[in-house]
Amino acid sequence: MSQSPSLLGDPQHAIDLVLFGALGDLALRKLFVALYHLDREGLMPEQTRILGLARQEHDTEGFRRLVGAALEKRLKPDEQDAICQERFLNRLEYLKLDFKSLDGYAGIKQWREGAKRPMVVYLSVAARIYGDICHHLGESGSLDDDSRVVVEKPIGYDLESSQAINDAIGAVFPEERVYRIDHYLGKETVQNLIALRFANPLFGTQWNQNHISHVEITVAEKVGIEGRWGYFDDAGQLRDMVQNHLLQLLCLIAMDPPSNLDADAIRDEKVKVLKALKPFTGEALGRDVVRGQYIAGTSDGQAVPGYLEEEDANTESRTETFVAMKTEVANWRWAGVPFYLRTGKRMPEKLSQIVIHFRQQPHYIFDPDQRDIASNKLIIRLQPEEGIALQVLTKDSGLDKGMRLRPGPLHLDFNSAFPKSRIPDAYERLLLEVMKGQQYLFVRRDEVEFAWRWCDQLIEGWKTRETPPRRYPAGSWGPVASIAMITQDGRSWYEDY
Ligand SMILES: NC(=O)C1=CN([C@@H]2O[C@H](COP(=O)(O)OP(=O)(O)OC[C@H]3O[C@@H](n4cnc5c(N)ncnc54)[C@H](OP(=O)(O)O)[C@@H]3O)[C@@H](O)[C@H]2O)C=CC1
Ligand SMILES: O=C1O[C@H](COP(=O)(O)O)[C@@H](O)[C@H](O)[C@H]1O
Repeated sequence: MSQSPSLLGDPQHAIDLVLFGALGDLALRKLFVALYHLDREGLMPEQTRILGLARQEHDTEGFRRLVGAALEKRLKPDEQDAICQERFLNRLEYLKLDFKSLDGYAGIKQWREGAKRPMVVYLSVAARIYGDICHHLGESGSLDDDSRVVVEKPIGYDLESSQAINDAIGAVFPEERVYRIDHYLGKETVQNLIALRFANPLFGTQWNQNHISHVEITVAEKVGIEGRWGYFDDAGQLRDMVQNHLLQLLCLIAMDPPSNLDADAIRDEKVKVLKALKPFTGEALGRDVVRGQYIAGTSDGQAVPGYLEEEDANTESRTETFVAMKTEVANWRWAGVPFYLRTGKRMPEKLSQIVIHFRQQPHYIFDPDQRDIASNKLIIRLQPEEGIALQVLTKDSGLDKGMRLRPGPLHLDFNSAFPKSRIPDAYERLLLEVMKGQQYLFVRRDEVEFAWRWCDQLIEGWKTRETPPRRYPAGSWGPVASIAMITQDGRSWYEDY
């Protein structure tokens, strides 16, 4: 990880970005917007060029118009800057290509003729064609010794398919030039977890089973399937969200301190956590994991359909749109500390947060009625309002209150504490790190595969049990059983939303 301020704006960091899937949803909604912001912030060297690849018939001018329209649609009025927009669009060129056929790849080599900048290949396409693309890039001689590849999640569907995809990528790109995206790692507060844990001695000494009673990780989405029923129904919430985003968050909370901030030092520690995750035995699967599927309900006061009534739905589907589970990292630091995870679509609001519950004092001297509230909580809010709050207990003010306790936050709201600094989108950060050649925010092959190994045993268990998902109305916090799962331990999901 670079400790120095950005060096970009410097020709040394210029790249040629070759973007496969340049007219797809991710590219038009996220990637071009993020690249534009980097340019606007002066983080994209003048010499950087972008080649968009897709199979539609366009020339470069037409492609620039499409990207320009996508930017207009997505940028806020105060982010629009005509000069920068023009400069950015002038960096773009277009090549029509069928990714599955070797014919046409010579066009990439031709575009690169004489270029001294490293080439970054971004695969914004379904993972099942990563292998073909990597193979053709190699065959056509389009790659150099310093070419990098960026790949999107999900890498496969299970351990076996992810290994096949990783093998195909690895046949052409060595691991130190593979950048596997998990966009949660690019979120500002997620990176702040590293600073919070390892720069603050206060937390460093308390971060273990002696001081922490349990941990909650909630990633709630307000949206439903958003027209992606086909993709989603094959995956389900476990593969779509837990295998990657939630397990990455869990790793950052649970990992031991890395010996330095190098990519591999951090990733080695994350892998140890994934290896230490307790598998679910038959009994634990029924007790500690809840699958749900939303039925019709409301969102923002409007009626919304259930999962099985969405466009293109197969009405027999048993795919889960919600998962809650209690798991444990079986090692010296965390033995006996439950990690409660939950994530779902069509919840009342978009909310991603981690709550660290500290243990109570060994001897309690205040009002017995207040015993339940007498502990500290660290609330790490990833979105929407990024911030960190430490809940502490003070004396309630007023002459008539005696020694009554009052919980209140020591609160750091990033937007109000640092009003001048725009919080960048995850893809901006990640693209910047790719340009710099820094891998610490990207997922290594063994992380992906250990995460799949753990999810696979869970999915196998579900198949054996054949239990259908529990229903929950759109606009609720999930099936009642997910609340019962935590209350049976005498706890509840943190609710101060
Ligand atoms: N969209 C999102 O929000 C997210 C996406 N991802 C991942 O990002 C990747 C891209 O997703 P997304 O943008 O949604 O996918 P899309 O299907 O919207 O885009 C894929 C693009 O690739 C093109 N394409 C596909 N096959 C070929 C081919 N054989 N030859 C030439 N062009 C081809 C498509 O062209 P055409 O339109 O003509 O088919 C389209 O431009 C996937 O791996 C996905 O899992 C990850 C997280 C979120
Ligand atoms: O990767 C994915 O993430 C999004 C949620 O991302 P967020 O940044 O909006 O929290 C999810 O909706 C999508 O299904 C999944 O593929």
